[in-house]
Amino acid sequence: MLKTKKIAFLGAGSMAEAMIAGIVDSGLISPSQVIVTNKSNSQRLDELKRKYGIKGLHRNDIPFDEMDLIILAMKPKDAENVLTSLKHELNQDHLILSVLAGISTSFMENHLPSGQQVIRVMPNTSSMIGESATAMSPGTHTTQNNTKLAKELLECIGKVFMITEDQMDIFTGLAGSGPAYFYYLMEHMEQAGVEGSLDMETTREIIAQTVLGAARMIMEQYEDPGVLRENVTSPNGTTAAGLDALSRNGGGKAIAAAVLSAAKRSREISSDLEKGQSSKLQTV
Ligand SMILES: NC(=O)C1=CN([C@@H]2O[C@H](COP(=O)(O)OP(=O)(O)OC[C@H]3O[C@@H](n4cnc5c(N)ncnc54)[C@H](OP(=O)(O)O)[C@@H]3O)[C@@H](O)[C@H]2O)C=CC1
Ligand SMILES: O=C(O)[C@@H]1CCC=N1
Repeated sequence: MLKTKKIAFLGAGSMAEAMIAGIVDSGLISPSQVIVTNKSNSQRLDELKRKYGIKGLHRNDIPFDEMDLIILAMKPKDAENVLTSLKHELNQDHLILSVLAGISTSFMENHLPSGQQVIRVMPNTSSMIGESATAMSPGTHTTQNNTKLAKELLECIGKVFMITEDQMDIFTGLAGSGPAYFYYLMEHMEQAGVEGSLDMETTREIIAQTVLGAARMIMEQYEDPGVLRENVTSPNGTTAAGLDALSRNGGGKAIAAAVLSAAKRSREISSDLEKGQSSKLQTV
């Protein structure tokens, strides 16, 4: 289904680039089928053109009538303006995908022409290497065919989870923001490795391999993480000492709080937007 489809990204930041890289790399879509635009940074468009062979165009030069999918990838604070500006460019065949945190399908539907097909999507930056955990949740008017089309596209960037929209906030806390928690953990592990006399490069490789191995054990052994943790932990051994330090320092609680706080922030963004308080979202 994707072979002939034309895609426009509105927004050319880190998330758009990660998706573009994954999509182009999948080979299922030719770079010539992808257009990207942004607000004003033309150097950035040149960079994406050069790296991925896609087209970078000024917003006013996008041939909307030739586009099939339009992917919103700007910040939530810019959503309302962009949706309003799109109103006169769209027809009923356009499928709108939004990757914006906290922007509900009803918010999009209310700002777009009546009956517009929209899908709320939450990818993460591992899209760049085809390893995103991506959620999707279609709006009221989206056809099954278009839901299938969007899923096919999103499968180019990793695994896709079809969830209900009320699960989007917690999904965002887990997977949209999730890579950052692991990078944070890895930054701290790196520090400790270097303090323990390993060089930075070796430490980084050791940590990445350890994280990759742990993730693959969960995916390939279908085992409960608690059981896998116990398998590592000898009574009174090194792991017990490490886990004890984690627990004494609030490690478990901190991790759960990170996920829940991110989910709460996603809900807050939605509610500020619903109340017409985009101004509260200055930097988001
Ligand atoms: N980063 C992540 O890990 C994830 C991000 N998201 C969501 O993706 C969205 C983008 O995030 P991210 O890529 O990090 O943000 P960035 O700040 O990196 O990029 C934002 C982009 O939006 C562009 N933009 C601003 N206004 C407009 C407009 N009116 N029309 C077209 N483009 C516009 C900016 O252009 P210019 O530079 O010219 O101002 C810039 O290219 C957010 O809504 C976020 O919630 C979702 C999942 C994960
Ligand atoms: O930090 C954010 O708001 C975005 C959404 C998920 C990941 N990054």
